[in-house]
Amino acid sequence: MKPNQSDPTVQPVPAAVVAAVDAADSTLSNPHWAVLALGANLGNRLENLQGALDALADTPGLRVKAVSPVYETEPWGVEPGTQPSYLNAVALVRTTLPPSSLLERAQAVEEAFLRVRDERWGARTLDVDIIAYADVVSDDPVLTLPHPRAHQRAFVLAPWHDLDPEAQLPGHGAVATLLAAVDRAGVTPRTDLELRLPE
Ligand SMILES: Nc1ncnc2c1ncn2[C@@H]1O[C@H](COP(=O)(O)OP(=O)(O)OP(=O)(O)O)[C@@H](O)[C@H]1O
Ligand SMILES: Nc1nc2c(c(=O)[nH]1)N=C(CO)CN2
Repeated sequence: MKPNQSDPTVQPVPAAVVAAVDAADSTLSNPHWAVLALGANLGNRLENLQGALDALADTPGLRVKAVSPVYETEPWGVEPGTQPSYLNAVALVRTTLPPSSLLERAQAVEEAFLRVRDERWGARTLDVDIIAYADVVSDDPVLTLPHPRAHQRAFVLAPWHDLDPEAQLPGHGAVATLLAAVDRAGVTPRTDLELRLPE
């Protein structure tokens, strides 16, 4: 049964009104930049990173605009020698998704790669972190923006700097300056590996 047939007071909304409301909705018409960090240290690491990019690019309202070189990196935050090394990269995306939906999508992509969450900084098939979303600053623990440890991490700053030497991390300043201040030991370009920008 069509609702308008049973209730004559409910009028169909004219297409022009729908268009006007959509045009006023900045989430539909106003995409934002976001910076995503990708990491993997289990399984076929390069395939996992490429799969993540492809899955992100399949998301309505999200375009992957640029992908960094790939780095081989020593695990950060754990005892040396206790985990395999990571492949890391950074992607720049344009999205109409709000930050919370972008996080949901990033986590769904992680799950699709059978990411197991057991210990903090544990080894993983795939990690997708939101490093920055436009100039949003938030200390919400569910989604902290910028990512609370990005400014300390050469495995994020080095590939991001390759992609955009002028980049700024909101609240922390130039990525170039931050990169100069962190220890880059154990963060090595893998010029033999490449990630494809999804079509
Ligand atoms: N900017 C962010 N990007 C991704 N997750 C975030 C962010 N800020 C807060 N979180 C929260 O952190 C939780 C743990 O994320 P995750 O398991 O990926 O951490 P981790 O990768 O092991 O460590 P780290 O946060 O140091 O990178 C997520 O469930 C998410 O709610
Ligand atoms: N080298 C490296 N170390 C890490 C990484 C990562 O992506 N690369 N991710 C972590 C949790 O996000 C913890 N440690």
